[in-house]
Amino acid sequence: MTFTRLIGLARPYWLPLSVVSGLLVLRTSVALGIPWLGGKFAAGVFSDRAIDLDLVLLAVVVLFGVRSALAYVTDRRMATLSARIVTDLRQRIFTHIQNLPLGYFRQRRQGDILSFAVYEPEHLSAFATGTLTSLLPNILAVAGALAVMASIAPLLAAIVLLLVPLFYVGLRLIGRRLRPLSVEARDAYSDLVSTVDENLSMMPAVKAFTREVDEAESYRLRAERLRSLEVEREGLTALLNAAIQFGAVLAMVILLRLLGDRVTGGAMSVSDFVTFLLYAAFLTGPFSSLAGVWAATQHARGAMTRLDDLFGEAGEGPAIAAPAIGPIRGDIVFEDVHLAYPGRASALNGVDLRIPAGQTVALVGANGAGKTTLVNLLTRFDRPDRGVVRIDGTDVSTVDLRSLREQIAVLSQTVLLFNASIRENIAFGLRGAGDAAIEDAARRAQAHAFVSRLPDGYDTIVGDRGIRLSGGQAQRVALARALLKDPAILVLDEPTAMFDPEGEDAFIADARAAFADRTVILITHRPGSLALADRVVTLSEGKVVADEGKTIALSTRREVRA
Ligand SMILES: Nc1ncnc2c1ncn2[C@@H]1O[C@H](COP(=O)(O)OP(=O)(O)OP(=O)(O)O)[C@@H](O)[C@H]1O
Repeated sequence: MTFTRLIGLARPYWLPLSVVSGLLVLRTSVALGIPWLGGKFAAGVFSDRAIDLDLVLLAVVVLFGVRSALAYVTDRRMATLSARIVTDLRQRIFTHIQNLPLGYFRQRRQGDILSFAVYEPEHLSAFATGTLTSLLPNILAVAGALAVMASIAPLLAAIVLLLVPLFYVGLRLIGRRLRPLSVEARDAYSDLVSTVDENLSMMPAVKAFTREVDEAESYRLRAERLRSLEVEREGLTALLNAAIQFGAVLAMVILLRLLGDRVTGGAMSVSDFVTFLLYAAFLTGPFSSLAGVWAATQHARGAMTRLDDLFGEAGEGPAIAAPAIGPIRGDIVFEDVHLAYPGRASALNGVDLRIPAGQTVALVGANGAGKTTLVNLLTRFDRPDRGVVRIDGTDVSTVDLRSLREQIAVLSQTVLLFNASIRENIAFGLRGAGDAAIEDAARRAQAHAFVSRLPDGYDTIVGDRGIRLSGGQAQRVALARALLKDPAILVLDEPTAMFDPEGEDAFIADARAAFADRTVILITHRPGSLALADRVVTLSEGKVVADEGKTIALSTRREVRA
C-alpha cells in the first residue's frame, strides 16, 4: 500500500525518471559485455590463438570508457532530478502547511514540523531517484548475467538463481528491525531540532534562570539518543552488507569447487570457466543494490506515512469554493456559541452577544475567561462546537476565508513581527501599501516618533520576532500594521499593555479617529482603554455575565477619570 503511494509520488516525474532509468539500463548493458570480453581474453591466452588479445583489451577499455561516460551523464541527471523532487516536495509541504488551521500547530511541536518540512523530502527524493530508477537495470543485470551463465552451465546457473530467495529471507530477518529503527531515528531527530528551536526562542529565560548547563545537558541526552539509534541503524546496514559479501564469497567458493571439477574433468573450457566466474562476481553488484532497495524502501515508507498524514490534514477552507463575503459593515452576532479545546473543559459556554456596526466594545473578564477564544471565532481561527457567528447576518463558516480575513485586523497579545525592517513589518498589513500610508499608520499607532529617532528609521531591522525593539515599540509597530489594513472590524487584544503612560494617552486621543467608522473589539483591563468603549461586556467562565451600555460605560469613564 505504502509502496503504491511511493510510486504515486514519483508519477509526476515519470519522464525524467524513465530517462535516468533508460541510461542506467544502457550502462548495465555495456557493463554486461565486460565479463564476456574477460572470457574471450582467457580463451586467447589459454587455447584460441586466433583471438587478438590486444583487440580484446582495446574493447575492454572502450566499454569501460563508455560505461564511465554514461555513469557521468546518469549521475548528473539523477542529481538534477533529485534536487527538483526535493524542491517540489518542500514547496508542496510548505504550501499545505500555510492552509492548515491554527489548531494543527497548537497540537504539535514547531521543531517536528520544521524537521519534517525541510528534511523528509530528501529521503523521499533519494528513494525515487536512487532506488526506483535502479530497480529495472539491476533486474536486467541479474537476468543478463544469469542468462550467459545458463548458456555455459545451466545447472550451476540454476543453483545461483536458487540463492536469491535464500538471500531475500536473510535480508528480511536482519531488515525487520530496520524499519522501526528508522522511525525511531527520525523521531529522535525531530526531537533534537525541536530542542534547539525551543531553546533559541527561550534564550532570555534560559539566561535569566541560569539554565544554560541544564539546557546543554538536555540537548546532550537527545543528541546521544540520536547517535545510538544511528549507530544501531548503520550497524544493521553494515551487517546486511557484510552478510551479502560473505554470502557472495561463499557462493563463489562453492562455484569454484564445482567449476574446478568440471575443468579438470575436461567438461568445461578454461575460457567458459573464466566467463562464468566473472559473471558470478559481476552479479554481486546488482545483488547488493537490490538488497539496498529493501533498506531504502523501509526508510521511505516511514517518510511516506508521515507525508500522507500531513496531506491528509484538512485545510481551513470548506471543501467546495465558498462565496466571498463582500464589503463588511461590521454587524457582529455571536449566537449561543460553545467551544472546548481538545481535552479541556469548555472555554465558551453559550455566548450570546450582538455588536452593531460601528460600535467600540470593551471585552473584559478574568484571565482565562474566554475573551481571546471568542474573538478568534470572528476570523475563523477556531470554529464553534455549537452555535453560530454572524457578520452582517452571514454565518462566517459559509464564506470564503480570504474575503473574511482581509476585512478584519487582529492585534494579538503576543506581538508577532518578522525579522525584517519596520517598513516591511508594517506593510505586511496591506499588500502594495506605499510609504505615505505606512507612515500614516505608524503615526496613528504612536510609532512614528520613535522610528524616526532610530539611525535607520523605517529601514531598521527588528530581529527575530522583533527582539531588537522594546516591548512597547514592538507593540506599536504591530498596531501600525493592524491600522494600515483599514479593516471593517478591528480586534485589539490589550493594544497598549506595553505603552508608557504618555504613549497610551496619545494613542487614546488618536484612537477615537482611528476607531471611527469601524467595529472595534478591545480586550482590555486598562482603565484608559476602557474609556474608549461605547459598551463594556464582561465574560466569566465562557459566558457573558455583564453587558453595560454606553451610559454605564460613560460613567465608568468618569469614574476612571475621577
Ligand atoms: N490552545 C488551547 N488549548 C487548550 N486550551 C486553551 C487554548 N487556548 C486557550 N485555552 C484555554 O481556554 C480558556 C480561555 O482562554 P482565553 O485565551 O480565551 O482566555 P482570555 O480570556 O483571553 O484570557 P487572558 O485575559 O489571560 O488573555 C482558558 O482556560 C485557557 O486555558
